[in-house]
Amino acid sequence: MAEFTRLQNCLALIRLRNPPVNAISTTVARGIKESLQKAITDDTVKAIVICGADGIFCAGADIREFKVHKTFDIQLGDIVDEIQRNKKPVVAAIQKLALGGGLELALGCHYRIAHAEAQVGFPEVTLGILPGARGTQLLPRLVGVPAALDLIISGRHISANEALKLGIIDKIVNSDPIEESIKFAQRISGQSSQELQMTSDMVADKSSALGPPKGYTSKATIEFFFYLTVPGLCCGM
Ligand SMILES: CC(C)(COP(=O)(O)OP(=O)(O)OC[C@H]1O[C@@H](n2cnc3c(N)ncnc32)[C@H](O)[C@@H]1OP(=O)(O)O)[C@@H](O)C(=O)NCCC(=O)NCCSC(=O)C[C@@H](O)CCCCCCCCCCCCC(=O)O
Repeated sequence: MAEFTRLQNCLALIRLRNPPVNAISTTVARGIKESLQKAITDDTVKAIVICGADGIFCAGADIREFKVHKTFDIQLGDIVDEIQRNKKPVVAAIQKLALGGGLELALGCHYRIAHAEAQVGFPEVTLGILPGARGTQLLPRLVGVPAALDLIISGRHISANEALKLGIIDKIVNSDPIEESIKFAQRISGQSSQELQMTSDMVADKSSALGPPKGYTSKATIEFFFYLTVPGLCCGM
């Protein structure tokens, strides 16, 4: 599930909870969507923080559900889009891990604050899939195509420090990233909504200058990844 808490000082906190690694199941995805709706429609909420329970942000989509469902009635990519479009700033507070869909969720946020010992990555390739919730579009927009391809194709986890250098993370802290994110969200929510609206529009304009997100559903991209990752398909093995 995802817990919604209305904090003091015009903030809302959305906390992912699905032990042991807060993986995004359909229930968690629904919880995030409903919590976002609450935060967006509450005029007294000026900024939102997303975090995970029990000291871990999120290890990605709940792979236990891959065995049960072939299709899903809720799309993580749509939630990522909704966060990005949101005029209220959203901050991801990353503890321990942001992997796969967890990193995609964080990339949809406007800011990412991570603990110094956190790790991020796109391990999807090791499962024979690709980051299917906007990661293939959002990561290259932040770090450039070569670095994004390296991370997506290798599936390696990188340290918060490397992620900071690449531009995936905005700030590293040695203290509690949730507390730091709340303080940060509080600071930026003090700006007038007109300033926030202008900034948000400018960022949207800038990213649209990078071109349309063709890869969202590109069949060729999906086939390429399956070719690379499914045993027996690549190199005639
Ligand atoms: C996380 C690890 C690094 C931890 O390693 P460690 O050595 O510390 O511990 P263990 O390996 O023993 O793991 C502990 C415990 O946790 C369980 N677990 C780990 N990861 C997951 C997971 N992702 N889901 C469920 N459970 C997980 C593990 O089984 C152990 O449990 P136990 O009971 O045995 O104690 C390490 O475990 C690791 O590397 N895990 C894999 C991480 C990973 O591969 N993540 C990527 C997942 S794929 C993904 O995220 C795809 C995305 O791009 C989104 C694509 C969208 C489709 C998703 C559909 C799912 C439904 C959600 C609704 C949205 C629908 C939609 O958008 O279409």
